[in-house]
Amino acid sequence: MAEVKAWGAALRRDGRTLALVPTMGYLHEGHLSLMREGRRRADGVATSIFVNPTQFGPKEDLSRYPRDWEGDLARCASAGVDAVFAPEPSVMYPPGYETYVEVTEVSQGLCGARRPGHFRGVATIVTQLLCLFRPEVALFGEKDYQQLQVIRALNRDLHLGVDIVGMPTVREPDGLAMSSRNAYLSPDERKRALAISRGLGKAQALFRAGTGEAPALLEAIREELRAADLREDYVELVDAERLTPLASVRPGQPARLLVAAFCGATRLIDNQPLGG
Ligand SMILES: Nc1ncnc2c1ncn2[C@@H]1O[C@H](COP(=O)(O)OP(=O)(O)OP(=O)(O)O)[C@@H](O)[C@H]1O
Ligand SMILES: CC(C)(CO)[C@@H](O)C(=O)[O-]
Ligand code: BAL
Repeated sequence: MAEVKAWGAALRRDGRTLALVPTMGYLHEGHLSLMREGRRRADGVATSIFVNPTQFGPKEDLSRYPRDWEGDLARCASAGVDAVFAPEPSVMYPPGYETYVEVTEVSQGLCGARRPGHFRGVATIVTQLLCLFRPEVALFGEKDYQQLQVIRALNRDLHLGVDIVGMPTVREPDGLAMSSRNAYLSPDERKRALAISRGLGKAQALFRAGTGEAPALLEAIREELRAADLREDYVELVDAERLTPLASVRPGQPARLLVAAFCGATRLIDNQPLGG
């Protein structure tokens, strides 16, 4: 902790800028795209690898979340990361820890409704990391679209002044959004998981062909989920910033389709812009 503060302070003293990429490790090309962009935008790049216990529900996968410390370090080095911060939970949440950050509106629906307390945990750890590193830039993936909006809100409301950069979702060649949790999928589930990006693509095509009504767009996605035997957690059309549900969307209107679905026991999320 002291080392991190000293390193950040030394950068600032030299007038150099810092980009931060917070992660939970088990790094893939999605993470590396954030690090490379950080490299382009700032003089130094730091990554945190921390499986944050406060953002996991009691029945979620905290204890089996995939880890690959050696591989992660090599990947960070290949992406030009200067410093890796991988604290123990007791460093971020020492005895007596009592400060939590809640973003009240954009945290409410979607993943926030299905994972109670999740965004409180995310907002708390991201605020800690931003305060600790005091970066000029912090990069996050659009794959976790609601999370990105939560982080933008806390950065705005707490006057942190960080340039929050959202980066496009990196996909496997067949369209599946890269995610550390893809490692949980069996070969059969891996094939079926494609229904999510395929459904989003079909809804997008419908929209381009002139359909703007939410029920028709959402049904196109649900059809794909059902055909692949995926269990819907939610499928929604929302305003791209506030994340409030939309009954329909016009060309030029900033809107987003978001999906969460269980493929076997694994919960996957994905989303796509529509309009805008
Ligand atoms: N496919 C992706 N493309 C771009 N950014 C991504 C992608 N996957 C994750 N990220 C971003 O990387 C950062 C760290 O995410 P995290 O470590 O949770 O990875 P993850 O693959 O999303 O893991 P999980 O499977 O637990 O959701 C977040 O900002 C997240 O949005
Ligand atoms: C932003 C984050 C690192 C906070 O733990 C996590 O939610 C993630 O990896 O997306
Ligand atoms: N990538 C989001 C972190 C989580 O699902 O807990």
